[in-house]
Amino acid sequence: MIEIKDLSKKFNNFTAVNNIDLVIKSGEFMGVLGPNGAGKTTTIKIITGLLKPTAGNVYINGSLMNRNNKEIKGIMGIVPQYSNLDKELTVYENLVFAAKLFRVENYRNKIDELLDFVELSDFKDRMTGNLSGGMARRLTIAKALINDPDIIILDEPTVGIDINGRRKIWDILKYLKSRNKTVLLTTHYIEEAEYLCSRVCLIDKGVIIQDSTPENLKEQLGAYTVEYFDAELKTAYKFFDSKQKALDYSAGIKSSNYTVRETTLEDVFYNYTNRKVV
Ligand SMILES: Nc1ncnc2c1ncn2[C@@H]1O[C@H](COP(=O)(O)OP(=O)(O)OP(=O)(O)O)[C@@H](O)[C@H]1O
Repeated sequence: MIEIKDLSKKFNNFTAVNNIDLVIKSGEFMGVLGPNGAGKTTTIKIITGLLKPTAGNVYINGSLMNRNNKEIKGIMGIVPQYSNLDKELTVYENLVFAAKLFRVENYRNKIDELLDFVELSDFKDRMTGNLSGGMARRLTIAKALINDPDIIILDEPTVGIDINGRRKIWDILKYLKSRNKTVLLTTHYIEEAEYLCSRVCLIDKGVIIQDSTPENLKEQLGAYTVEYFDAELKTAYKFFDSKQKALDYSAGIKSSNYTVRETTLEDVFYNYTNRKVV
């Protein structure tokens, strides 16, 4: 379990994270969704002990997180936004290095299993610097899983990866979800949060705006959306709890420029912030 209590981070006078409270229960798959600069990476860095908060605390399984808490680090797998791989080593050597760091027993079997899992067995002798972006990210995930952690934290795991690569990573993450791992990921991809997360926390300007299941967040707003051009030719949105009500409303719109569709998390985010996530 991850407990974030009254967490704030200031950089000089700028508040990047503003009094965040959040609990991620064991086995939960939590997505922190927000646009660039929302404070996602700063929060992750504090949770993983890379950055000291200005105020507040993070507890992992009830134990206070800090840079030197090796016990906690042993149960967490971290996939940072920027590569933590050694480009001068092969794929296999990177994993051996990580396995030795965590004193993993029988590590050759474990590495073979992980390479198979992230579909890199055929590339195990390739220099890491020559991998594609998607492959490198999958290797970073394998590295984070080397000590079979209960808690996995990923900062924008699919940013900059093409759609095929993204789907492969989603499959990996879905599998972790099915094994009841506690997963916390940040993303600014709506479909990623919708597809993977059992709970989503919307964050903007360092503040949590909403936190619930994707279904609840959409239902609270209205499961159906009418998107149309208003009299000033600006895009407007109306939300309804049934498709029929949305269709009835759209029948009264004078312009032919409208759509009736299911509400998305993007609508939820936009409704609370007046800004789009991407
Ligand atoms: N070391 C730092 N010094 C000053 N400001 C910082 C520092 N690190 C982050 N910030 C600022 O804090 C805010 C939050 O940054 P953060 O990287 O946490 O956002 P993010 O939600 O992860 O965005 P992105 O998706 O772009 O990574 C931004 O305005 C950023 O410029």
